Amino acid sequence: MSSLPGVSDTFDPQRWREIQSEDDPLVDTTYHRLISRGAADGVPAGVDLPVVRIAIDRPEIRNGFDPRTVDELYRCIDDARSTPDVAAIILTGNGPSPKDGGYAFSSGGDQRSRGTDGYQYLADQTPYGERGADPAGMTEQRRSRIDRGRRARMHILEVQRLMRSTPKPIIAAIPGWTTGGGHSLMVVCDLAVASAEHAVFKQVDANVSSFDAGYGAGLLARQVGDKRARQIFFLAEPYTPQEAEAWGVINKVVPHAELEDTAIDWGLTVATKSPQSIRMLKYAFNMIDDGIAGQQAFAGEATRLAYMTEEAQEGRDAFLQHRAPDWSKYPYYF
Ligand SMILES: CC(C)(COP(=O)(O)OP(=O)(O)OC[C@H]1O[C@@H](n2cnc3c(N)ncnc32)[C@H](O)[C@@H]1OP(=O)(O)O)[C@@H](O)C(=O)NCCC(=O)NCCSC(=O)c1cc(O)c2ccccc2c1O
Repeated sequence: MSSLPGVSDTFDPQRWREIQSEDDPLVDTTYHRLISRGAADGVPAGVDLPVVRIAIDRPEIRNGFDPRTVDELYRCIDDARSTPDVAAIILTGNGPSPKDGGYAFSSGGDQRSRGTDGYQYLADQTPYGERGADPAGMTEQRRSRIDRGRRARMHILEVQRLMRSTPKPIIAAIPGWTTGGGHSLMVVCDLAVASAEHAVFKQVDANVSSFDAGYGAGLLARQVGDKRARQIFFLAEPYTPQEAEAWGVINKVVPHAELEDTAIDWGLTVATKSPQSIRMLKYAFNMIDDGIAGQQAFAGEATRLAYMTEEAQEGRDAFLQHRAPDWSKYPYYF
């Protein structure tokens, strides 16, 4: 947890309200909804604005994530995805570290929780979904059965897929180190802005005998080109935010103090656009890399649009009225 009262030195507490679940409080992450400052935002002070901020809150280990952190990221992103008046999501890392002042977006998987076949919940962590189920009251037999399945999580990949299928832009605000699985999370974000003073990028997967050979490598190659992606993974050398911008890994480098304001501005700008256009565009951008799953997401939205036509309503009504559909009003466009 950050030692700062405002969770992060780039976080303006006047602009956010905390979203917490009383039943299941967040431990490793923070989740906030943007609120109006009043005149500056054009609506009365305190009114919700259409942007949320989700942050990994483990700055003392450069915002590395363990299975509990991943559960929480999934919950927060899913909540933002399914909140109808949220247009954009900021993903970031809180900091600086109370231990040594270091900044991080995320250093990837917490290597202390890495077992022999995946990432493990620590002994004092109850997997999400089992909280409130009185784990102490479980029989030993049931507990060991659950534990076996929980022993080897790789579910940051589920978070990546959720990020891809969330029909709202996800903006990475990168205050510092971005390595390993944190680097891959940034790659999956739709937009990225980084701190000129503190951001450092390094794809360390191969240093620790790991490899995100999915989006982490494949999508990176689409973003920066094949040779550059191989360089980033094979050499695992740190690169600067300026290089990241020039190579197309991120969109913009800004002074550290402007990091979150820039991300907020982008989120609010997205919110001025047609929700339908943003949905269709995100899925269109994803489609070529996401195979039939990408086609399905785009096609689902096309079906939603089709349902809005009289022609589709005629199909439904004819079925419900036990009659043949009358397509005569609907031309065969070409
Ligand atoms: C990120 C660093 C380059 C920062 O270096 P710096 O010198 O600034 O800081 P320190 O090294 O001193 O770190 C401070 C403090 O934090 C601890 N720490 C940092 N990162 C982690 C981490 N990931 N896990 C655990 N602990 C971490 C560090 O030990 C220090 O603690 P002290 O107690 O000693 O003070 C540098 O820290 C660094 O290189 N970190 C490790 C990066 C790393 O190896 N990441 C994991 C890559 S693999 C991965 O992320 C991954 C996860 C998945 O779930 C996958 C799933 C499916 C496919 C692939 C996956 C995948 O690749």
